[in-house]
Amino acid sequence: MRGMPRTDAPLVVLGPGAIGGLVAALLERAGHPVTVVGRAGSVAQVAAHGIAVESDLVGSWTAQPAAAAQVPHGACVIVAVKAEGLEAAAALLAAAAPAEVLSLLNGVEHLDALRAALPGTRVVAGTIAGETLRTSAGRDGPLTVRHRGRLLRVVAPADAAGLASVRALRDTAADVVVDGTQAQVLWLKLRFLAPMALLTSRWDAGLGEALDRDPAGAQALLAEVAAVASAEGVPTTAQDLHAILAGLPPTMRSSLQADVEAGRAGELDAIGGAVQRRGRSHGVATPALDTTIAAVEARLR
Ligand SMILES: NC(=O)C1=CN([C@@H]2O[C@H](COP(=O)(O)OP(=O)(O)OC[C@H]3O[C@@H](n4cnc5c(N)ncnc54)[C@H](OP(=O)(O)O)[C@@H]3O)[C@@H](O)[C@H]2O)C=CC1
Ligand SMILES: CC(C)(CO)C(=O)C(=O)O
Repeated sequence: MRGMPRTDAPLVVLGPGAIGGLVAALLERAGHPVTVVGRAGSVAQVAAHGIAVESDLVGSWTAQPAAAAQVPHGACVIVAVKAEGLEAAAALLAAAAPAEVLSLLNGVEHLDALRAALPGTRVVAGTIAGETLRTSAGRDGPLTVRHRGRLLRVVAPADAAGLASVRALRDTAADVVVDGTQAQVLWLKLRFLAPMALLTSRWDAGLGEALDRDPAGAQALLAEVAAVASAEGVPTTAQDLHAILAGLPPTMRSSLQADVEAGRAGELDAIGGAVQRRGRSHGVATPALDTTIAAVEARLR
């Protein structure tokens, strides 16, 4: 029945990019039959050559999941597209009447968009942390995914413990934490991801250097993001965020930065714009955030 995942429902990863490819390969390696669904080029590539993962944490291997252009009816779906692919993903999902959906996108606004497209379906937003890039140069070999560093954590809300996708992810090498409310899960990630992604993109540098380029500006940005996160129900100070960022590898880079470097806005709006909009709705002024976003936009001109 819709909304009540059956244990035999197909497990699908929608969007075999960096994160989707890694997640699909991890699931397959853990013994879960998985199908990746995506656009024609990636689907054909995975069907022909599989997904090759190179991970500092879990090693290198090639997975051979099934690949399809449509989501099978009644599937349990993990969504790993970027914000710009969300509308197309929602349309594919709506046609499939999925049993359950777990989205792993960064940002916060994708959840409402997916829920609006899928009335009656259980849609939950988790988060994933782990520096990952799709590195395949062409389509003649496997879709290749590079996972850098030791961080690989999936977080899902406490009430999502029973989702088939969450249970399957728990069998993988990822550290899976199931705790907190929906809002907490999203904001515990976005509160550090937003400054991390924006500063690395602004300065085109690893996290350590990005924090040092304009310490006063970075401090002001952290204070504003902390104020918005607090208003969203996750009490946070600039010091908290500084401590979280200081605990990440100074060489760490972000997926937004990779897009900006390639001349694409990527998820600038889904990450920075979302914090601006939530700030405005709470009456939190965000001048440092506005300046940082404008500086990233200037890099794109
Ligand atoms: N990369 C990282 O280190 C991390 C990323 N995230 C988040 O995970 C999410 C995915 O990011 P990432 O894996 O890096 O992104 P990628 O760009 O590597 O992959 C995105 C995937 O979405 C698909 N897609 C894009 N547009 C469409 C569309 N219109 N219709 C169908 N599919 C589409 C792409 O298709 P195609 O294969 O055809 O290109 C690709 O498979 C983002 O929200 C990101 O912020 C979270 C943690 C870490
Ligand atoms: C910063 C990082 C790698 C943490 O997972 C991330 O989420 C991203 O780059 O989008």
